[in-house]
Amino acid sequence: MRIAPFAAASTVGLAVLGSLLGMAVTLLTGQVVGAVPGIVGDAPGAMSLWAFGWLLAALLTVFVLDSLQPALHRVAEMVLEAAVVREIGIGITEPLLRPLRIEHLEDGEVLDVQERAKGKGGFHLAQGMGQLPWVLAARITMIGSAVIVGVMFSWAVAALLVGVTLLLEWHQGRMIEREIDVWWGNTEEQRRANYVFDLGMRDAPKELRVFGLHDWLVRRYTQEWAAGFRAVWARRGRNVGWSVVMGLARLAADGFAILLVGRAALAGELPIAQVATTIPAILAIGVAGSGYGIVQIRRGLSAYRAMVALPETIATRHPESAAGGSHRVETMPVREIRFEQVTFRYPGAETDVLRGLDLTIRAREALALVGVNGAGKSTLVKLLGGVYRPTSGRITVDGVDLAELDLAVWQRRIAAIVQDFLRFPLPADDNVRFGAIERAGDDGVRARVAREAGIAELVRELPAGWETVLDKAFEGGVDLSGGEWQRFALARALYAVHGGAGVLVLDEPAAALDVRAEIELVERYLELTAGVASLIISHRFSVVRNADRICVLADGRIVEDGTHDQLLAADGAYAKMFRLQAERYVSGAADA
Ligand SMILES: Nc1ncnc2c1ncn2[C@@H]1O[C@H](COP(=O)(O)OP(=O)(O)OP(=O)(O)O)[C@@H](O)[C@H]1O
Repeated sequence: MRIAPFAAASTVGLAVLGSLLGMAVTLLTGQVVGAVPGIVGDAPGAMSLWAFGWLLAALLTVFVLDSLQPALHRVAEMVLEAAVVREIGIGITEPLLRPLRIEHLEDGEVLDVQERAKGKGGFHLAQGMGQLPWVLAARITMIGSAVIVGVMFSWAVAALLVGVTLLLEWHQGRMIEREIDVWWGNTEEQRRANYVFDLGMRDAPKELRVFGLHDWLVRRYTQEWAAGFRAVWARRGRNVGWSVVMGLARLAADGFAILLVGRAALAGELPIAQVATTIPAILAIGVAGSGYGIVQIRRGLSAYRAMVALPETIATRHPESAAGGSHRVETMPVREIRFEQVTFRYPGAETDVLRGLDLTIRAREALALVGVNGAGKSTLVKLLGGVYRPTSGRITVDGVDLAELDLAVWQRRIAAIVQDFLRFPLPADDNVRFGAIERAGDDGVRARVAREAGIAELVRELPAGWETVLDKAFEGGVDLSGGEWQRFALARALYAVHGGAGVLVLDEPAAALDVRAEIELVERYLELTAGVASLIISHRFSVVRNADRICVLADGRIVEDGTHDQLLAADGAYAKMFRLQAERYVSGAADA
């Protein structure tokens, strides 16, 4: 009612109307049938032809309305469902996206509530809600028909039929619940089957062909899928047996009631109009059971509760510190960012990634960070961006603890290319402007960063220029190469710097660039970052050696710190890594 009042009211109203019209058909049919013998036999007190004509017209009208109602209902239902599905999407994703940190995304309990809100096993809020009007209408039909049977024939028979229907409804619900539980119990196999399917269809079509994994894939998918379904089928097999038993019970109850009606009619105790009304009413009670609908409503309700609980769960388990004080985060850092004895361990992990790390990044300084794979360089960036908090120690900006700053504003101060940067399947323009979305419309800056990142020419050649969607799956879209994407990411980060970001982080910005592009990047790097604090992470020494200062990260802390020449002279880990790479380049060149 809150999100789509008209469609909601129409859906419920039409379902109830349908139920009332159905009963009106039953009552009017009884009246028509009851009147016929009197009119045919011209009995005294029989209904006049006029009145009979009106009765027939009323029956016809009700019948026509009753036939139209489902079509109208479907339209209202579709409108409502679209609105609800949209609302559920927002209701689930918004609380997950809102927090400025990301610890909640790795919290099993939060993920579980989110799973339930989405509707495990496909039984979600929208489906449950779709059943609500039908179950309501079925209840009205059952009660109304029971009243008809009670008034016209016997309250005891009415009570018996309602009792049997509710019993069967309960049993049907239980069978369905069990089937769903079995289904849920197999999510592991289902997940694997879905994974294999996606692998073939989306994720790795090229590699699968190169390695000739087609047959393996089909076999594996079939196996996983069948394994996932085996238990469901076993349960269904048992359910079929029970369904037959229940069907027979239903038949016995209805047969018994109709037999009683027939006997009373033969004994002359029940006029024909009553007989003609009671028998359809007896049958209507029987089909008014809604086991399936009630299960869906129950599951939908549980999904709804989980959806409502999601923001609360996140807020209580991962409270965000209140944005603090009067610090002018918009201009920070003026002096420096410091990591002070920072230790960090990922939630649920066994070991620390950073161990008592000290590091100072000065404003307007280009600092390079090097270290072997898994040393913790990207982790350090995540801490700098405040998406994780140090397990112990602190990070300060101009002497103020990061925990006390307005994190949302601080995060907007950082422009970054991370290793797994986003590739938006959106126009080229968005892919750059998302760096500083509040500065959309600044074409001068866009042109400038395009030149700086080396994509100006590329954009000019795109079929629709800046409006070209960077994904071939969309009409008029194009696919970019890895290096081209990296330049776009670079352009986005630079757009952010021009938009006012004060810290630039480049995590492996040259990984996908060719030598020429790498040289261009390095040449521009220092000049691009002259006004900001910048942190560049790279395994390529051609990129690193130009930085104002280089730090080596190993064993969770900074083990070397100095300029390229100082570190070479010190002949430590940096010098060793540098020589190794230089040698390979030299020998590579000699071989060539
Ligand atoms: N979300 C996570 N949960 C648990 N452990 C993680 C997570 N992300 C990274 N790690 C672990 O933290 C360690 C440091 O990873 P990080 O990505 O910071 O290394 P890196 O120095 O950037 O490496 P590379 O040069 O390969 O990019 C690794 O051992 C990694 O397995």
